[in-house]
Amino acid sequence: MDKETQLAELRREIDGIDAKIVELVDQRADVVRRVGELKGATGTAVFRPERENLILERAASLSRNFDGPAVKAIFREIISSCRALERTTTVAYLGPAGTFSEMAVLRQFGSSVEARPCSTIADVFRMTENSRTDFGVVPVENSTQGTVAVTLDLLLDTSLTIVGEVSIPIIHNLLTRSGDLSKVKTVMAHPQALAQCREWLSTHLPGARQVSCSSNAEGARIASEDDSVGAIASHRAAELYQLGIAGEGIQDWAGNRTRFLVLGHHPTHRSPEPGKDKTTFEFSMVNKAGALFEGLEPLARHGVSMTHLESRPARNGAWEYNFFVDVEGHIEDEAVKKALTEIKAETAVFKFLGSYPKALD
Ligand SMILES: O=C(O)C(=O)C[C@]1(C(=O)O)C=C[C@@H](O)C=C1
Repeated sequence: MDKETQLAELRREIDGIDAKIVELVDQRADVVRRVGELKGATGTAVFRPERENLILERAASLSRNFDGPAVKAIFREIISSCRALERTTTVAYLGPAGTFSEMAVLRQFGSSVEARPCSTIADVFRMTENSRTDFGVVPVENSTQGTVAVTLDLLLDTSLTIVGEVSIPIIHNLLTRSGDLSKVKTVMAHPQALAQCREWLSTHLPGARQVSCSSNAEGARIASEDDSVGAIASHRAAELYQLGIAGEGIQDWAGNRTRFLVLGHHPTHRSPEPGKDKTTFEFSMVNKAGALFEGLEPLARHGVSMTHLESRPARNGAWEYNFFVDVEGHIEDEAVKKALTEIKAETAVFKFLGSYPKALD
């Protein structure tokens, strides 16, 4: 058999397999529709992040040819399309399109969602609190820049609960319309992105003017109209604004990541497997020696591990602080429930912010 005939035969085989994949995805969709009808009858939430994470991890562990992220990306889209058959999911995020917040939305929900860009983090909270969207996605922490203070402050007063978290690598690229670095006279980006790429810019574009703008996506939009403007932005922005990548992965720290919270109206169920959930709460105490230690003591007594502690000034002028705490486990776990009940009893202000599945890789 000559090479051409062999190629044609293999392609026929691929066509046959593709037809089977579509048939299987369709069968899956039929079952999900029935799940949707059941949920409609019982009034339960359509989006079940703990179930979705379990499916993604299981699928990733089964593949012979592909690594975890590749399999998860495929299944995320299958689940997203199936979920959309049950109900259209609406999500508010910090826009415009092309920001890392939009990437976080796609990472959590897949692309079969109605993603609504907002101009501030406060607007994301407001839009979701007013039930104009089912969910809101907000940045909470960057591995090099630290906490997003406005998000923590807004969590204090919100009626929403944390239903999930997403952690995405922040990969900055130098984007231009021509793809040619030598034409760039001005670099535009959000001030944080300019700061995160300082070394690369001083080596590769030492003479270029650096101009701050409201978001990296806005810089990309401007670059799409002018060859002399380069923008620092994501691959997604390059795609949206049809820009060439003149420098890839230009951030000074390779491990730069941002963590986003997914906010919703209904609490998330406990994950079917242990070790997959975390819980976030906030408390404040009167300002006296040992108060923080005393406040957190029930965690140690009940064997609950604390994974993160963050403080924010209470803004009452009394040098008091609000503490934001992440612990391992779900509020339905006996140890977590007992520890939090005791902390609540002993603290001046206490707010449970949510139990939710940990971010997947
Ligand atoms: O298992 C469910 O509850 C479903 O609705 C099905 C499904 C899926 O496609 O597998 C879809 C949406 C949920 O977020 C979780 C899983």
